[in-house]
Amino acid sequence: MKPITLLVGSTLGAAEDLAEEIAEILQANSYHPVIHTSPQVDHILIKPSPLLLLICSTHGAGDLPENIQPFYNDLLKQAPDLSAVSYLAIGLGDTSYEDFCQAIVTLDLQLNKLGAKRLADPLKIDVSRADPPEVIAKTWLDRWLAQQ
Ligand SMILES: Cc1cc2nc3c(=O)[nH]c(=O)nc-3n(C[C@H](O)[C@H](O)[C@H](O)COP(=O)(O)O)c2cc1C
Repeated sequence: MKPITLLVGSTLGAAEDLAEEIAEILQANSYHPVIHTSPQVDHILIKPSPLLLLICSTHGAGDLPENIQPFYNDLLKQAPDLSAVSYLAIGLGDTSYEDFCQAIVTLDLQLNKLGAKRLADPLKIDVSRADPPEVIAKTWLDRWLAQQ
């Protein structure tokens, strides 16, 4: 089983629910997912570096959910070397807001800046669409899994 760390940013629970659905898909594909709903920089600095999957909604006006803000603040403050980290990123947002999925953009940029390797373009899910987030995420993840 390949280890994968899921870091979740969520205010109302949708991103958390999505993380659980995704964990099931990963398990069925020989991954061992661990979900963190109070993400910390230490979760991504363990050795050997696990694959990382960020799942984060956007709140306020393009803001990070409160539960993942300390993680982001610590990335800025500590500026750890993340060159051993590879990651995927999924954002949840709503296109009726001006800053659609800004939180995952913010996190993606910072991880990349610290040397982490982006394995695919971040998926931005519009929750105002008819398709449920887990269906959109599964299609995207299946495509990535098929390339491994
Ligand atoms: C008060 C509030 C502010 C929001 N602001 C944004 C925003 O700036 N950009 C965006 O893309 N989505 C925004 N959303 C939509 C949420 O990201 C979306 O509803 C998401 O599914 C919530 O996920 P969560 O339950 O994990 O927090 C906002 C939602 C609320 C309730």
